[in-house]
Amino acid sequence: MTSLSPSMSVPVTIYDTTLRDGTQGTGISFSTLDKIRVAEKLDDFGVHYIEGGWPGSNPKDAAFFQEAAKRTWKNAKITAFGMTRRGKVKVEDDAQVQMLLDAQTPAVTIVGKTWPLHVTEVFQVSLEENLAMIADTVAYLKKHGREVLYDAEHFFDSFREDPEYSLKTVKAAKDAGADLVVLCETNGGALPEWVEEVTRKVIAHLGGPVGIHTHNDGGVGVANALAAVRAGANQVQGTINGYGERVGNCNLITVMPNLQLKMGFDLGLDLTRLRDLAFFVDELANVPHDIRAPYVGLAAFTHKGGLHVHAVQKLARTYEHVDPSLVGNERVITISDMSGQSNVLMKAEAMGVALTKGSPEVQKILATVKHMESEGFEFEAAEASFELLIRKQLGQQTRCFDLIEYHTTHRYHSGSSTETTEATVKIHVNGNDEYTVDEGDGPVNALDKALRKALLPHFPAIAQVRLEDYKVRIIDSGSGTAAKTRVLVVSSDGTRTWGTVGVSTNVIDASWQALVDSLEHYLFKQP
Ligand SMILES: CC(=O)SCCNC(=O)CCNC(=O)[C@H](O)C(C)(C)COP(=O)(O)OP(=O)(O)OC[C@H]1O[C@@H](n2cnc3c(N)ncnc32)[C@H](O)[C@@H]1OP(=O)(O)O
Ligand SMILES: CC(=O)C(=O)O
Repeated sequence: MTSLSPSMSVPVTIYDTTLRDGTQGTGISFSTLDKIRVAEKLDDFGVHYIEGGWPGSNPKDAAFFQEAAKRTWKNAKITAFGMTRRGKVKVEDDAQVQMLLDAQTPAVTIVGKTWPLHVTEVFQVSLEENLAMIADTVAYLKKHGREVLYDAEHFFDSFREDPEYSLKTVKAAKDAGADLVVLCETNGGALPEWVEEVTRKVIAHLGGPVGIHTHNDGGVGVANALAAVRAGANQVQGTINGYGERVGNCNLITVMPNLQLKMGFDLGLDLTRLRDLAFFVDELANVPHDIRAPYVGLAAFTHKGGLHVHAVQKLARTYEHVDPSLVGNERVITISDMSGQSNVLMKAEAMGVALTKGSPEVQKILATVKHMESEGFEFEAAEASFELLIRKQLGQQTRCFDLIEYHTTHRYHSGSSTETTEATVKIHVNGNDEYTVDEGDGPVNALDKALRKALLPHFPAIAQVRLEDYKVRIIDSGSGTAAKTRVLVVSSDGTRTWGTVGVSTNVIDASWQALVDSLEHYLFKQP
């Protein structure tokens, strides 16, 4: 948990809504497995709340909560999101509210209306009924033992038009037992001065701190969250990389270092893993990294101009607002191409491999990683491929077979509209040649099945391994069909999941690399 900051009077918690508000962003979609992986990463990183989704919204979110309930979370409280009971419906009869309880989370966040415009024009219920909807829902969830966070939608727009009613809505939530009232800058158009002033007034009125949830429509989502914290807010809600509805939410990847490194709040977070977290979530969302992202972007500490490079080489802080290593990034000086060792050391350490900075092994690994990254590899969400790379460079035996050849065919018969995909695999394993053939839903599935068939007699344990997810990204879109593709495969043995990567101009070859890494990594990890 957070501790009191030396310079501020209240601690601040971080509430992540990547898996709910983040997925409301155009182009952002996570499978249930992706959601679990993101939640595990966030928990590991140390955020305090993870909003997993809206249980009444879609089957993926409902499945996430079922999976989440089976796991132990080290740092974060998993939170289910929903809305207040509907107008003129008893709270105990409201199916959405019931689903919030069924999600079995320790905390629940409900959104309610603040703005009379929405209440009378959109809901078409009376202002009094809206207050009752808020109070009934909070009280009901409290009665069922949940920590309740109340999201006051459109608070800052509403306060401009009707401050008295706006305050009544949050008072209704607080009096009904809400553990925290969160002021939402839903339409994202307010400026920091207004957010700070209103937050201060609400804290004075409620007699206690509030949370802040901002959107980035005016480009000041992070600034607005910081303004609220200056006024005394003690929870910041946001998303990784700022994904979210319309132009997105307050970017946690920016706001967390600002709070911890600049404003003196001890959030209890190891920010040296910040960049890794940002890249991991981008990879699972299949979104290209923003090179200009503050703190974590590839350009964030890249110095190009001659005057800058000259000064930075003498004294880095002449052109750097923080030391890049504090956020897991690195300085890049474009003319001298220096970067990287710290990242390799950090990742190796997380895998239990101790390396020494400056040693020939590290130099060799670094050179290989840099070469592979220039070819299009990304290891953030492919930690198993990265581990294999390190182990191979250290001379450890990870290879369990030698490929002789593989072959795939795909036939489409227009008369019968049937498709057949077949793969053959020829490998040398444990002194034998194995030659297998299998069919699949597509070439990758067929190859996967044929390869397993060849390996199974020698390594029966691989029967446990399942291919859980498969993502393809074009990484050189200027080259048309000759573009390189990066394939990310996620595998599981039922208790553990791991990611592997392959890159090639041929999607089948890239897939093969990722499949082979997946099985080799599994076998390498067998006791
Ligand atoms: C500010 C935010 O980001 S809030 C989160 C927004 N996120 C989403 O909407 C994504 C998930 N949403 C969904 O899956 C669906 O919209 C559902 C399942 C929640 C509801 O679906 P539907 O029942 O088909 O309703 P629909 O989406 O068309 O309309 C919303 C309904 O909720 C009501 N509603 C909206 N906000 C609230 C609220 N805070 N409290 C109670 N009722 C509300 C509306 O009045 C409308 O009810 P009506 O159909 O009786 O007029
Ligand atoms: C609750 C929420 O997501 C909003 O008001 O923006």
